[in-house]
Amino acid sequence: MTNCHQVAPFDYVIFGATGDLTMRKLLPALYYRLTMGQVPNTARIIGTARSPLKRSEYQTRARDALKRFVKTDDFDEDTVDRFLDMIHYVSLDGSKPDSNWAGLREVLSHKAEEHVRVFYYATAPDLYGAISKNLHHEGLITDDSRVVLEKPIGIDLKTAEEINEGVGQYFKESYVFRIDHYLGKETVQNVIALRFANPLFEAVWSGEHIESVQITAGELVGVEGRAAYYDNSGALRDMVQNHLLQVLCLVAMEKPNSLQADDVRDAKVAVLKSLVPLDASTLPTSTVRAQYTKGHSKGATVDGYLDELGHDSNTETYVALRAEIDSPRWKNVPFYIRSAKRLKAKVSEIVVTFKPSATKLFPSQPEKNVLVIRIQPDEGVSWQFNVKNPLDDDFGLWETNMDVHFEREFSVRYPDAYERLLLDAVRGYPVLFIRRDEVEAAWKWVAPVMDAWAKNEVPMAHYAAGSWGPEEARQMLARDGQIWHEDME
Ligand SMILES: NC(=O)C1=CN([C@@H]2O[C@H](COP(=O)(O)OP(=O)(O)OC[C@H]3O[C@@H](n4cnc5c(N)ncnc54)[C@H](OP(=O)(O)O)[C@@H]3O)[C@@H](O)[C@H]2O)C=CC1
Ligand SMILES: O=C1O[C@H](COP(=O)(O)O)[C@@H](O)[C@H](O)[C@H]1O
Repeated sequence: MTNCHQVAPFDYVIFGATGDLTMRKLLPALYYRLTMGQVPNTARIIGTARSPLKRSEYQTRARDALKRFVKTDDFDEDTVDRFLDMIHYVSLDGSKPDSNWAGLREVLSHKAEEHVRVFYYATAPDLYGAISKNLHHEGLITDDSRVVLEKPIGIDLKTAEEINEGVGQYFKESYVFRIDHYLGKETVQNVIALRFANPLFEAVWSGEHIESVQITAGELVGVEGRAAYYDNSGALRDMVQNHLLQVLCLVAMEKPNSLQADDVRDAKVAVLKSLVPLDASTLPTSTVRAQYTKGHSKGATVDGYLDELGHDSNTETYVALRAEIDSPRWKNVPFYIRSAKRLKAKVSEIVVTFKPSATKLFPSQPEKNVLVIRIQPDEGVSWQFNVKNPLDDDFGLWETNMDVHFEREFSVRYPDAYERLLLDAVRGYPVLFIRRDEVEAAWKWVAPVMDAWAKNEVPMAHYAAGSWGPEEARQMLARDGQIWHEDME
């Protein structure tokens, strides 16, 4: 049943190797792939950052990170030792041409021809251009070197273009792998399978049968240790411009000509370009922004966003948007997108509500059919539909549920999104990465929302931490006769 092959020997050069992302996500992801036999023994992971560390000191940090972020049952001493042997460290300021590039060249010079070279930028995005330029001047970019770019690609269209230009001068687009970790989630990829491998769904996947689509990514946590980053970003930039618009693209795209990267990306970018621009007439009723106030989370009282920050802020921790797609398939179908910190539950899901039957046959109106694609947690799919109530002799109906829980279905550990993506870059498999035009089209669509919010043209709403969000978001759907799907705990 498995189809996960070992990749070619590689040199993974991580810029930002002492940072939170590397320790929490990248090293554990590569470790897990080693345990699965996908990483060859000769592979090397070369961490770089400015901190002056010896190789052994960095290996100790890496070990501590694995201890912390790999499940105890999966922490195998022998495999950890093998993994640590693969790790090197070069102290280097990636933004400076006169830094220790010789040190990096020295490590890379071994077996250079046999290894696929991948540069992973896990630093602030405004360094991406300088790092690329320095790598080029040092002659370290081989013909098939890949570069992986972490989000955010900019804070708006202009800065995204600058980053893309800065990197694009030295790497061809086909070697640029822009990460959106939502695309690495199995359940997000499953949208493609559900839609196009099942004629039942394929046949009804349009506004002729679908009444509305909801895409939610809610978190229990607040801004945690990332307040400095988050307060400059907000929920719209942090989650919607990238992850949720990517999910929307997969839900709404036309069937791609193939599963090749450019066919899938062409189909997605067509959706982004067909999103109806929000303007002064629709912004107040189709966008909601809010901040959490004092409330509860996991049974404890928690501060509001402003108290956590310790200063005033115009940054939203909650966003809800009503989007429309100008295409024959989706005419008049609202797509509701929302994302928030400190919601009542951690939940990422897609909810597709189908139109009721146009003709009346039963004594009571059947409940609407609803397909819920649970991205996380409890990954799976449920289908709500009607059957005859056996205790009713007058053809009364009963709403029931077909529910697939992937954990039971596949009885395997669900991989973290980064595991898949990190090795896809080595394989040169770009389907689950974002092309430049997608990033830029997404920024273009959110631009009027960012502008209107910055000018306070849409008032900041509030919600108690641990609730389902502000009243204004409920009202946005109520105007369409809809309600948010939020019965999960
Ligand atoms: N953390 C997360 O969960 C996520 C992070 N990201 C993105 O990933 C990137 C990294 O985030 P995160 O790990 O949290 O950030 P951190 O601040 O924890 O780490 C930044 C890293 O960059 C290094 N660094 C900074 N300046 C330079 C430089 N001039 N040359 C070389 N290395 C440098 C730092 O080490 P040193 O100071 O020693 O140089 C450190 O290793 C950011 O773009 C972030 O937006 C994206 C999604 C999630
Ligand atoms: O990219 C980000 O995603 C996380 C949420 O990811 P998930 O996989 O747990 O849904 C979010 O917490 C973070 O703010 C954002 O930068």
